[in-house]
Amino acid sequence: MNPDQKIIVPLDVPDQAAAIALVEKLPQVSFWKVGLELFTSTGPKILTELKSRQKRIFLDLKFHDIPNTVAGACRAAARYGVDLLTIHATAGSDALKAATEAVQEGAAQAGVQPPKLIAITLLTSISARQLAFDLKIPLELPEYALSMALMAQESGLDGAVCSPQEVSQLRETCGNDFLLVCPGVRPTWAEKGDQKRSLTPVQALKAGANYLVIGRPITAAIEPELAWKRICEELAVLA
Ligand SMILES: O=c1ccn([C@@H]2O[C@H](COP(=O)(O)O)[C@@H](O)[C@H]2O)c(=O)[nH]1
Repeated sequence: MNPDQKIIVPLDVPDQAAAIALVEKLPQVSFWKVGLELFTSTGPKILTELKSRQKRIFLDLKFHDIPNTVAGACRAAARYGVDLLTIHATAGSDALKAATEAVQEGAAQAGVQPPKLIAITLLTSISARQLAFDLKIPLELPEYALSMALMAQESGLDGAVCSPQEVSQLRETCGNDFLLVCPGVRPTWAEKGDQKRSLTPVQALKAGANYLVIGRPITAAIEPELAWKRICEELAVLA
């Protein structure tokens, strides 16, 4: 797979018109992420629109609830035939196991391929200091992220979302078949914004990420096409 096929661009925009405008501005992008803002605004019709353009879809709704409720949400989401779907690892192992079964059921009901179900280990906007002082987690951050990934793996999930700073450790421990998706990726020339644990695209792929989620460095650029091209050129060293 070409390195540029490993970039997922989030459609963090308020409505369908803005989403389609971005998709049309970046025809080279094959994998788009639909998250909380856009899905809450448009509902599933944005998924239909992306599918009609043969795009791959990461539905990043980050489910977090009791097992019965996340199972219902995962069953419904799987019926859309999306490629990737998220749940928070902190929902716990019972919820993760219920979600794993539910995506299979939903996909079978709709006659589509089940999505890869991946667990958020620790949001990339959380620093080590916030983990300790806001969330009161008494573990070192890398140890905490790894323990969430291992719980997800033991619960039957396909992979995890982690920061690029933890990806090499997760890759080493969870093995090559475990999908690792990294947001919080920043080229040297981009603003970090609210991301606290970032690395560059080249560093993140070298460290073992399967996919990179890169949003504002591309989508908030004055010329998104040029930002995309610049990142692809940087990644060409890995081809
Ligand atoms: O831990 C996480 C999980 C998900 N995200 C999502 O990724 C993108 C990142 O966008 P940028 O503009 O590149 O910061 C965004 O949609 C988040 O919801 C994350 O950042 N961290």
